[in-house]
Amino acid sequence: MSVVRVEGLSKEFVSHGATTVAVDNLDLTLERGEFVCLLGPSGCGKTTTLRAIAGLEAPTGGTIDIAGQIVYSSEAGTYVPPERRGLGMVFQSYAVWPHMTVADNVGFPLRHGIGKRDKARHGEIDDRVARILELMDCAHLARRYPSELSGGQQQRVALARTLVYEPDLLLFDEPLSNLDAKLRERMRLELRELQQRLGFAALYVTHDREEALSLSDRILVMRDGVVIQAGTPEEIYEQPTDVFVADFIGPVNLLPISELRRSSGGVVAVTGIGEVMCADSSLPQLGAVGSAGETSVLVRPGSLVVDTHGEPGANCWEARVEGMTYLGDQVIYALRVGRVRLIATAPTRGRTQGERVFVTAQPDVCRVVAGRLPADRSASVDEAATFAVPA
Ligand SMILES: Nc1ncnc2c1ncn2[C@@H]1O[C@H](COP(=O)(O)OP(=O)(O)OP(=O)(O)O)[C@@H](O)[C@H]1O
Repeated sequence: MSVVRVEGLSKEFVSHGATTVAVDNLDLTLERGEFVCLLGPSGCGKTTTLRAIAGLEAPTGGTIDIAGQIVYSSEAGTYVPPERRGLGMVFQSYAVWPHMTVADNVGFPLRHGIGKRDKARHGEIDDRVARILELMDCAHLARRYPSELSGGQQQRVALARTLVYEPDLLLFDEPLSNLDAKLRERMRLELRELQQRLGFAALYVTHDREEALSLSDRILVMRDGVVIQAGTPEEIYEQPTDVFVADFIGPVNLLPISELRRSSGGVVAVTGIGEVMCADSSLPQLGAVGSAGETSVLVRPGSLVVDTHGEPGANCWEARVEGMTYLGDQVIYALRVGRVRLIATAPTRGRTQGERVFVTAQPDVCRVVAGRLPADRSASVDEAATFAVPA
């Protein structure tokens, strides 16, 4: 049985006479012990979906089932309040109570019977609070007040306060976004470890692709209130079905295609840098080959090989190094192939500014995807390729 089953969820907001469709007939499931991220740009409906599952937002249609119990149904008029849905929620703002010590904050749900369990007995509360603080590496902070804690420690306390009543389902709304980059990375690892150890199911809202890639068993990419692609991190990164997902999930070169034709072992796409041989595996979602239509070739910057030797043709192009950015563990090269700019990454700084090089892409790293990015996302109007450089 799924921990969460959402069918046909819709939410419209009406404000100042205008209607916004925040969630549009959305389906999702979350299995026991699974970590699923809702990933998408600002305003795509992630938080509204999460809040509707939590019971904090009244949907306009659909059904929500949590652990086999219908907690919302527009048809049957069912609505179960948040505190009776047996779930925990962790927000971006830590929302720990400033007038209570860490131990009192964490014990609060047990004293008040929050979650699916009845109120805990007195002696039991202290034991469980001590245990969870130990687990979260916060035992030494038990007597402190939130004002005496760092941001990361406050977020740990907020998480401990939710975990203390052992929910089977935890909802997270960008819980790490107030932390600095280093701490965020550490907390990410800790959270995933904790989730795997305790076995709760997690639905996690983020617009941070790295967070989604590193935390998830499955990622649901959202746009305009709908899920446009669902899959494992590898599937989303390596086999995006359209340019929006490809661009959102990572740095990318996208070359608009003017002509597509079959060849042995794949398809040949004619683009601004010339012919690109693409692996056959990229074909199924495209339908009939023949009309290039609104399609692009996708090549990740890390899949391009930059060398001083090469033989133009067969997925090898002569290029000039236009710029480079040193990032410590990698170098980003901006390469010019005719009127097109490509981005390539390499582990070390081997090339120099202005150098003539050869850039190669094996057919199996070139995919044909649906769509084109808008012209204003191009490096400049006369360039065929669009690209995104890692933040
Ligand atoms: N209370 C509200 N009244 C009117 N419109 C709202 C309300 N809450 C959300 N919206 C609109 O619904 C859409 C979805 O909002 P939502 O907060 O779910 O997006 P999101 O993907 O979580 O964005 P973010 O990453 O910025 O938090 C947006 O267009 C937003 O402006």
